[in-house]
Amino acid sequence: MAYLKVKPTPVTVITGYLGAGKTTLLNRILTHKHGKKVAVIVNEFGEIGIDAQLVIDTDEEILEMNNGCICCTVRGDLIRIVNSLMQKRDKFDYLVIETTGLADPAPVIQSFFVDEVMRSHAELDAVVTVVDAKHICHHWDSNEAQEQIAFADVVLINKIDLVSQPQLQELEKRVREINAFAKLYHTQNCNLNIEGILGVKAFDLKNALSIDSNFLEEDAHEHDRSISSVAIAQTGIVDSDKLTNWLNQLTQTQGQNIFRLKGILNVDSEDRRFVFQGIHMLLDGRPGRPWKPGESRKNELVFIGRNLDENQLKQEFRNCLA
Ligand SMILES: Nc1nc2c(ncn2[C@@H]2O[C@H](COP(=O)(O)OP(=O)(O)OP(=O)(O)O)[C@@H](O)[C@H]2O)c(=O)[nH]1
Repeated sequence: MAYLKVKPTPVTVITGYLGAGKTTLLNRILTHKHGKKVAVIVNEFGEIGIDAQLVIDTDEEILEMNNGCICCTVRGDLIRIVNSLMQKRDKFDYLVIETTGLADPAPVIQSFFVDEVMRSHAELDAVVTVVDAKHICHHWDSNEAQEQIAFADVVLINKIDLVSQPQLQELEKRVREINAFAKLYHTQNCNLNIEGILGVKAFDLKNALSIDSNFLEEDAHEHDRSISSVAIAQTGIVDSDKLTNWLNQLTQTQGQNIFRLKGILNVDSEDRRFVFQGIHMLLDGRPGRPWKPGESRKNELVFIGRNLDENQLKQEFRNCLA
């Protein structure tokens, strides 16, 4: 199909390590009255798409990519999805891509320059990186975490409620050592003026090339193979006391290795879905939207971390069923 000759669509790429606040930022973008019709691509590392379910209900076009990391196996998918979106240009005028917490942003940025359709119909507006002020200290040795900051045009140092002022200053210094030029904001729950990140025309190819002069030619990068994900999907009613005990015990004993856990559960047959989130030892659970009539009340959990024991996690979850 022929493409209309129109202005390229601006694209914001949201990156940031696991649990930093990318979906929180995405929800802010989607609820803000900026007058733009936004299409969204959400990419997750686990095989169950929890993120897309946590994005608030909107009329916007939301596309999921769950089969791997956006920067590797599914980069072809990204190009295909963007290409097909470009044929529905009247439906949206802005595109936001949320990458997995384990994505190296370079290959994602690359796609906007190596693919013909993406190059002529989409324009990278900014790479926005969310940094978890509390937990980034556990991940400084991760290439992905560092590259996400290095390639950022805008950095949100988020979760400032969880650190002290001196810790924040120290962190800002560290971020500045990696990226001296990005615009930097301190945020709680990614609360900032959305105009500061959308339509800012901050992306600069010269900057990307100065970080890595080969980046337009490089192929997929190496992931840390000790990091994996475990997905659990199971019907049944979860007993809230057993669940609380299990999660507390799990995060106390394995919190170092569990980078991220999230789930949507059918707890105590409540009318609303129970949504929980974990990052290392920090756990948060709350009721989400009501189950829809006829909706299958499936429990879905995803763990991402180092040296995860899939069988043990599955068995321990089954023990939490009523
Ligand atoms: N205390 C605190 N919690 C926050 C803040 N921002 C986000 N959170 C919480 O952190 C958890 C993770 O937030 P998400 O927005 O899902 O993070 P994410 O980067 O999308 O996570 P992944 O996609 O799994 O990598 C959620 O429980 C949020 O409510 C903040 O500024 N302070």
